[in-house]
Amino acid sequence: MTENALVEYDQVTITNSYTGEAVVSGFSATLHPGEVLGLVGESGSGKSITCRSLLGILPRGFEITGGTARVFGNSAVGLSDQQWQQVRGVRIGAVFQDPGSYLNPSIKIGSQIAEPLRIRRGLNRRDAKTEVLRLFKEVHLPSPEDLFQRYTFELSGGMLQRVLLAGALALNPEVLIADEATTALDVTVQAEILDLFQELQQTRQLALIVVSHDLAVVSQLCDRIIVLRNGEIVDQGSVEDIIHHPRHEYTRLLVDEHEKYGLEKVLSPERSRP
Ligand SMILES: Nc1ncnc2c1ncn2[C@@H]1O[C@H](COP(=O)(O)OP(=O)(O)OP(=O)(O)O)[C@@H](O)[C@H]1O
Repeated sequence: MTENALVEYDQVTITNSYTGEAVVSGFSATLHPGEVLGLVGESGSGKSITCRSLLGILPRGFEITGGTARVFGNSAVGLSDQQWQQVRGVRIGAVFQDPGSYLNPSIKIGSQIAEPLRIRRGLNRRDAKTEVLRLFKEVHLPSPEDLFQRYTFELSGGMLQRVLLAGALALNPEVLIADEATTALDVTVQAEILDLFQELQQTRQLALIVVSHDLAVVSQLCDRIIVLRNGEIVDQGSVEDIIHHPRHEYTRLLVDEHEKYGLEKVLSPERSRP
């Protein structure tokens, strides 16, 4: 175990036991405090399944069948439901695509974000509300008091993602997973949310795992990128390595595909020199 590693996966295989198919194989990655790791690859390449294994929410029938998967020093294979509850949402927060589907449309937004603070941190109603308003400000939501009383249908997609992010940060996780968190948003809002991730990562010294099919998104945020294809790592390295020295043909395709739009904002003049 590397000293200080929050997550340490070594040659991990995840299998769909119904079909016998390995959906992720030989996956190795280590995440230290404050590091930003990107997982990129096309649909079905195993990005989400890998993240779900970190949260203890693999789909039914899916299991880790090979390698060593350690989360905060413990084997992810042997953790009980109770132990996962001390990890998921507590030490590892997560936000996904389609934030609205993770919130209850018939309960006011503020109460939903306050709930984990009351249950997990034991705050009373007033203190939980104060903390939610602070979190809303931290994610730059306008008029937090007003927002506290609103319902999901009254908010835009970008605002909902900020609300979900506030919820994911409520218990001060050390790791945040952003799984296609900006995919459904329009370009301007996507840029704002990416800036927010960057800001939060720095102010909170979060370790961040950014999952996207979009190389521009991971390039903007990440120190290191892993390229997945059909459940296997085909390339990995720094943003510069991946963009300028892609080793695998598939990475080259990803770079070519994105060259015309998106990547220029993460390429410094030095980086974008032919
Ligand atoms: N709930 C599930 N039941 C059955 N198979 C699944 C399930 N979730 C994922 N898979 C399969 O596992 C493999 C990896 O999928 P995964 O969702 O991790 O890919 P991904 O790279 O995140 O793509 P996407 O962005 O489309 O979710 C795929 O073959 C997919 O069909």
